[in-house]
Amino acid sequence: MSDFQFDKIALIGIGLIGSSIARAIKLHGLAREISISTRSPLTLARAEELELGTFYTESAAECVKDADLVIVSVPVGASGAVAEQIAPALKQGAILTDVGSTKASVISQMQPFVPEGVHFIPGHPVAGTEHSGPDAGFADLFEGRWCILTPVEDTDAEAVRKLRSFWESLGSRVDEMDAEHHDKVLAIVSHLPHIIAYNIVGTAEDLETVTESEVIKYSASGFRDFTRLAASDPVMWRDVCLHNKDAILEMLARFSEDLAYLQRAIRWGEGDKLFDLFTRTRAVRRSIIEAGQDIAEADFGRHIRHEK
Ligand SMILES: NC(=O)C1=CN([C@@H]2O[C@H](COP(=O)(O)OP(=O)(O)OC[C@H]3O[C@@H](n4cnc5c(N)ncnc54)[C@H](O)[C@@H]3O)[C@@H](O)[C@H]2O)C=CC1
Ligand SMILES: O=C(O)C(=O)Cc1ccc(O)cc1
Repeated sequence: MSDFQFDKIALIGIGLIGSSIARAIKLHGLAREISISTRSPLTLARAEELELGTFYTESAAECVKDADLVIVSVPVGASGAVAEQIAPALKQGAILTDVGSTKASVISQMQPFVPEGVHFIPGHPVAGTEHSGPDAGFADLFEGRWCILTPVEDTDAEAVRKLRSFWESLGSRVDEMDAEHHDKVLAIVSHLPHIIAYNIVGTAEDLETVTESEVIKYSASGFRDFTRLAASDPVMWRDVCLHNKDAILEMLARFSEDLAYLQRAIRWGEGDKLFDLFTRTRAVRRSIIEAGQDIAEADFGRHIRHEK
């Protein structure tokens, strides 16, 4: 019996998330073989230069052959096409998972292609940065972070246990919930913040033609924080918006209502309303820190180390 959790792990997509998983698998010695495939030959060549795996191929189907765990780490809009390519080559009893930021859409894209006898368990490590590509990954990305699994009905409990324990070996805490709930929660805590950042930076960029270079010159730390999020990968975030449309639109409607309330309070000089809101929001930050979930400092360290 080997000590490896899995004999062979196949990684489809080797960008920030796929390459971080590869590095963590190697660091913790979780698989004997790491087989890697990605669409772009240049990215694949880079993965090989970085020695992220043991086998490299442009063919997703060849990559998953004999793999006990297959992890799809591509933009969510590409999940269906990848599932279709790999389906005939998946080994009986294999676990198939993904890391996509939206879950209901990934399930509806991938599930139809999953063969009988393959355990499909969608997942989402809630950990990342604004960088992308194989050079951007790092082995401790998942440490202390949540990974959410959204198993569909009647999923084999032993397969879920194995996948849980894989993410725990990468340092993650694991939660399970249904895909619709995941998509609503993530719409407010992750998708909206990115959309707001894209919007405010876009507005500032439009204004810059009026104010010349003052936006850059005087950009205070608040604005700089937004530019970090707004530097995230355009393909990935285009896909998140298109594939979590309903939940995002629902949260945006609520957000716009609350913004109108704030706008009105400012217009009418209602300082008490502003003070009450700002006091409530400060309490949210404090409770996050008290719950021990504030990883801002750790993140800051990671960003410094991985800043390009
Ligand atoms: N970036 C982040 O902070 C996080 C991203 N995610 C999710 O992880 C997934 C991957 O994101 P990243 O690693 O950040 O992206 P990335 O842009 O760094 O890497 C994407 C990889 O997918 C490959 N790819 C792109 N289109 C493809 C296609 N049609 N077929 C096959 N391969 C294709 C690329 O060649 C690349 O290897 C996305 O679904 C994203 O929503 C989840 C958590 C955090
Ligand atoms: O860079 C950041 O602050 C992030 O929020 C990273 C991130 C992006 C997408 C996810 O689905 C999860 C985490």
